[in-house]
Amino acid sequence: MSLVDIAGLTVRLGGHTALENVDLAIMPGEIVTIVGPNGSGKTTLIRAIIGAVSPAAGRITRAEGLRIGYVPQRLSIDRTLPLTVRRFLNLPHRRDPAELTEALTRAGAGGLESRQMADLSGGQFQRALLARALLDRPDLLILDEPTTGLDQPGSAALYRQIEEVRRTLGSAILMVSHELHVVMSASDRVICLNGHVCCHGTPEVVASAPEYRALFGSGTGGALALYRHDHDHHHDHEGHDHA
Ligand SMILES: Nc1ncnc2c1ncn2[C@@H]1O[C@H](COP(=O)(O)OP(=O)(O)OP(=O)(O)O)[C@@H](O)[C@H]1O
Repeated sequence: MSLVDIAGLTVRLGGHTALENVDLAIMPGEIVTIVGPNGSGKTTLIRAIIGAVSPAAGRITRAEGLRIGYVPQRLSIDRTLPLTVRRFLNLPHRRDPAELTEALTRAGAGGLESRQMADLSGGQFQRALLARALLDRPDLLILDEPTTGLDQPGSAALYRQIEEVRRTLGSAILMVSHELHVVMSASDRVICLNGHVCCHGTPEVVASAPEYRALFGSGTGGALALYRHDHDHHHDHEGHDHA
C-alpha cells in the first residue's frame, strides 16, 4: 500500500502549466529523489503532495492518517527577532521537552536547544528544520533541496543523517536534490522531472545511461546532464513539451 499515490496530476499556476500528467507512487520506507532543471516543477510537485497547491486535473491519494514532515527549500527568519532553537521547535504549539530533545538528536542537532536560530551555521540551521519536521515522527519526510548553501562535507553529513532517520524511524523520504552523486548512492529511485516525468528508475538504471557517464566525465552540474537522456522532444519558452 503506497503512502502517496499520484495519478495524472496537472497543476497550473497563474496560467502556467507547472506539471502535466504526472504519475508517482511512494512506498513506505523508500528514498525517492526528484531531479530536474530549474523551473521543472519539483517544488510544485512537493507543494501538491503536502496540499499547498490544488491539482487542475488528476488526483493525489494519501494513506489514511499519513504523517508528513516537511523541510522547505527556504525559510527566512527575521534576524532581529530573538528566537532560540527550543522556541522555534515549540511553534506553533508547545512540545514535550523529551520529544524535542529526541527530534534534535535524530536530526544530529543535539545540544543546540538554547542557541539563537539567527546564529546557527547553514548546516545547523538545516538540522533545526529537519528536527522540526521529525517532531511528529513522519511516515513520509519531504525535503526540498535540503543541502542548499552547504559545502560538500556538510551535504554528505546531512544526507547521512537523513538515511539514519529512515533507518531508525522507518520514514519514507522524498527529496529534491541537484547533487547527482549523492542521489545515485542514497536513493532507491530517481524521478527526472521537466513539467512531466522524463524518466524514472533505480539509480543503477539511470547510472548505466551514457548521459550519466557523460555527467561525471564532463563534470557538468547534476540535473541537466541527467535530463539530456530524453531529447526526442523540445521545450518551448513556456516550458511546454512537444513530441
Ligand atoms: N505563482 C506562480 N505563478 C505562475 N507561475 C509559477 C508560480 N509559481 C511557480 N511558477 C512557475 O512554475 C514552474 C515550476 O516552478 P517550481 O518552483 O516548481 O520549479 P522547480 O523545479 O522547483 O525549480 P528550481 O529548481 O528553480 O527550484 C516555473 O516555471 C515557475 O516559474
